[in-house]
Amino acid sequence: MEKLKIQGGVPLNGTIRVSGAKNSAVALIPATILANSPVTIEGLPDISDVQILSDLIEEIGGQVSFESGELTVDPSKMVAMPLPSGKVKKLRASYYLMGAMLGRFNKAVVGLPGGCHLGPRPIDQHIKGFEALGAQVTNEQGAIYLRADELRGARIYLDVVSVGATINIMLAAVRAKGQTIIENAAKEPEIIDVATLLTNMGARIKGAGTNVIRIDGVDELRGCRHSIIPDRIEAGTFMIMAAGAGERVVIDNVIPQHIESIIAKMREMGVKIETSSDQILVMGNRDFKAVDIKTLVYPGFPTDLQQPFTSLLTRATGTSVVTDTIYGARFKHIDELRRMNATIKVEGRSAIINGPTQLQGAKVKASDLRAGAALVTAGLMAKGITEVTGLEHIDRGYSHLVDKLSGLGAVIWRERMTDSEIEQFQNS
Ligand SMILES: CC(=O)N[C@H]1[C@@H](OP(=O)(O)OP(=O)(O)OC[C@H]2O[C@@H](n3ccc(=O)[nH]c3=O)[C@H](O)[C@@H]2O)O[C@H](CO)[C@@H](O)[C@@H]1O
Ligand SMILES: C=C(OP(=O)(O)O)C(=O)O
Repeated sequence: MEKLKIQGGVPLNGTIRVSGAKNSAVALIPATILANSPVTIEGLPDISDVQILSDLIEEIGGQVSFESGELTVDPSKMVAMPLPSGKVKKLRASYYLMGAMLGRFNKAVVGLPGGCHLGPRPIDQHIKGFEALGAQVTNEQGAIYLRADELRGARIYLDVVSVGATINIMLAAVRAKGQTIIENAAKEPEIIDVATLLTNMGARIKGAGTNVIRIDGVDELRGCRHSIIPDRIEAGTFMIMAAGAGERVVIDNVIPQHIESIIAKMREMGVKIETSSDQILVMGNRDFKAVDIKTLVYPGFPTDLQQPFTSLLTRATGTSVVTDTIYGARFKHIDELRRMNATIKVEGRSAIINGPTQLQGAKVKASDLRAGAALVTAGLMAKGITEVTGLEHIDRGYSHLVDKLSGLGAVIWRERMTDSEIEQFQNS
């Protein structure tokens, strides 16, 4: 088991490259199940979520090769193997195996998913969609059992705007008989990316990226090659780190339109930012204004950047209020930031941050993926050494983070934990 150590206060300079989007990757990989010949996805991030999903694809008979970010899946010999437990529990996105296996085999058994603990993460809208398409769905001892004689297109109105439900219903509907209409669909770029892959495989999908998606079912989907979109959340994380601890940092391989809400918020704080077609230059300064943030569905401010942004706001002058309307309990990083001297309190769905504060290095624990990003951000801005444990969360979503930040001049390294540190970590 390892921990991360950061010597804070070293200014970041240079260029950092963004990897392929985690939240696309975790849906694109299950989508390969629907094809009848090999699918290649280029530019996948080297993260544990990708590794685990590749292993799950192998468990159901897919032939997988993964080299230099390029994953090829030959789905032709796959079977509807039940996956009631084991690796499916390690990540939230294993729920996409439900839609994809249902779409290909008309049946699936998938254990209830894991992933970051952000409070309740219901999947009732996914199930509502599968049932509308004709599946019988039961929950037996922690696994979801799905079975349909035949999937038939349907009109499905989502009661809550859900990225996961929108993608899962698309996966199940692309081979259903007739037309499916998803109303009140989510509009995230990752949904467009999945729709692009499915369309290249031969699916007929219109409206991805709007709140009404129309899918005309087809009999068969074929293999193809697809290039993943850049990770807007990783890009936003690097922008936050650059603003808080950088001088001149260029973030490369970005689609600036995907992170307009972050660019606008940072400019409101007084951060200087320049954008080009696929790069963003962030010029850090030490004089920020406090701002309020409310997380919203896309194109609003993403919940996934709320936690690292909170770290940055400790440096702003005045009171900032961060409200998470998507996951109202996504505040496990706050206690850890307090250990580093931050003045923050949580009231309901909001964190109230008073600044500016000079953060101090401390021993802290990442409780989830973006809490980890928040603590690394804080460590880069802090005086002295910060030690971050819980790296398995960070490794779920950030590809080669230490190498990438070292490339900007950060003093950051991984170190093996001693037995007593591991014991302490496990008991905490
Ligand atoms: C809209 C939004 O910001 N979605 C984010 C959410 O996606 P994630 O896929 O986890 O969540 P959804 O977009 O599916 O859910 C959005 C909201 O709807 C609720 N819900 C969802 C499904 C369902 O069946 N029933 C239900 O009530 C969720 O609890 C949540 O409050 O977290 C991901 C990981 O942090 C982010 O990448 C997504 O951008
Ligand atoms: C919480 C996240 O991931 P997951 O939904 O896969 O747990 C995230 O990407 O911020």
